[in-house]
Amino acid sequence: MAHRILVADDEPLYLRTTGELLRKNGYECVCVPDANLAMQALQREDFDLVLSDLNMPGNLKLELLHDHNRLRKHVPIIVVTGVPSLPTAIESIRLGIADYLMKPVKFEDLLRSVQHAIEHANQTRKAAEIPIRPASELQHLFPRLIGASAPMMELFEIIDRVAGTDTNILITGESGTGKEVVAKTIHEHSHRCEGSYQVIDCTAVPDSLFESMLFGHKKGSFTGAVSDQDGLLKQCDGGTAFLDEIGELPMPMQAKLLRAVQEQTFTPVGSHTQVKVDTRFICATNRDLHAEVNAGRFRQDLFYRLGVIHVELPPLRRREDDVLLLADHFLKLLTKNNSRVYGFAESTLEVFKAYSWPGNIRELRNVIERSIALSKGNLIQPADLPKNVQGDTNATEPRWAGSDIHADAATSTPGSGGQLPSFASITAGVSRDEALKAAEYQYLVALMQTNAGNVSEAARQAGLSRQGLHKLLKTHEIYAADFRR
Ligand SMILES: Nc1ncnc2c1ncn2[C@@H]1O[C@H](COP(=O)(O)OP(=O)(O)OP(=O)(O)O)[C@@H](O)[C@H]1O
Repeated sequence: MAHRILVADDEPLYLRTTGELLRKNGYECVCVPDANLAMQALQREDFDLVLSDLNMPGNLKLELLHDHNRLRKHVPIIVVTGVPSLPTAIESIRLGIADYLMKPVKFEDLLRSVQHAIEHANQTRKAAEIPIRPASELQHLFPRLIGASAPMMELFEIIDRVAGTDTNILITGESGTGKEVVAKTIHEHSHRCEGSYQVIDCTAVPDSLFESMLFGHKKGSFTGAVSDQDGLLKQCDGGTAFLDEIGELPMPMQAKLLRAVQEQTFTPVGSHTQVKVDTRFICATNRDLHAEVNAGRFRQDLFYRLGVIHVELPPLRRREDDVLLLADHFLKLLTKNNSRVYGFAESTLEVFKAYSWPGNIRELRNVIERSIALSKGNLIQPADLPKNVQGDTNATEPRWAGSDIHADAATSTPGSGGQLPSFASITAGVSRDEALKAAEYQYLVALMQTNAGNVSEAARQAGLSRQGLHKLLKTHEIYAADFRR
């Protein structure tokens, strides 16, 4: 079904030509010459977008924007003005407009802005309707991507939707947010999954070799070209090319890439014959490509070609408790080969939640790897973390690795209250030995807490000899002194 656009402008020629051009591009348009008629149309009918002039009858105080904001906030509005002014621009942005364009505006720029605004509004609408999916389903469908926060649910939905298309995708996000993993996941979920997936790191290849690496070369075309060589694009014919750090691509290469992306053809270095391929392009950058375009460092046409769909990855600090899921995931992954560390102290998890993770998931993984190596006990303590990550909490309550075991029992008092700790959250994901070991550790921590580190009292309560308890504490590397108040 065609998207519906309301165009409001008091310049008859502009109104007519814009309406005609939008219709030619598959949109349905209603064109009105003033703000009052625009408001009436908005109340009467459904639209996907409003394209509005600022200086027109009935809109001297931006009434249309205010009323639209009150009644139809979910419909994006693009302002196109012939009389730009800073105060109205600021006020328009404050009122949440999708874009602010100045006349004369090139129709292709207008069209791009319209497409973007409608796509973005659709994504926002869909995100609001996104259901929470069960963890087991997510683990099965997205084994590389750990996360259960709302931004991750939205990302899973987007991957589901875009993977089936052949549209080029631009993935942006801070360093370490998972752009490369997401690109690989999209490839694996697409009909191209049997085809090759090639990663091209635009920062790693010298400018002089870029063309040959991407498009290949003929023997003798330059010193060192001792034989014909296919480039990476040829290798991923039928598959996906992932161009990482696309913002770093030198200008001359941008022009060549544009042709390859647009026409799916290229000419190897030293050849006169065009090669045709069928390749999907996924690109990633942690730069603001829009700003790069404005600064003249990145071609606008390439930007629009590559970013037909834009996927923005959230930084870890905005992903709620995902930091804990990821910490558990990395701990399990990195202790697979029998490390004695099998959990985090509760206070360490508090530190994880409080820290802002500027290096995102990569930093989290590195921190955990380092802490496993440095930890003296079975649980990673705040003191095992790098100084910049450490908080000031120093409690020793355990919280178990993975979602397998959660040590709520540390606050219960085995023996004294007759209540055994609840290990309800132990799953079949761990072996019996691991579960028993974890339970024993948990019991001992609770026992030492209750008895404030007094081993004789604790042994009496547990029905053990003093030596027997000492031996057990030593096995688990639990130090009585840590519990003395
Ligand atoms: N959702 C996730 N679940 C599990 N691991 C993840 C997730 N996202 C990223 N990772 C891991 O975090 C690390 C960084 O991810 P990746 O290299 O994809 O980030 P990036 O955004 O491409 O970084 P850069 O911009 O620096 O290239 C990798 O080890 C990756 O496996």
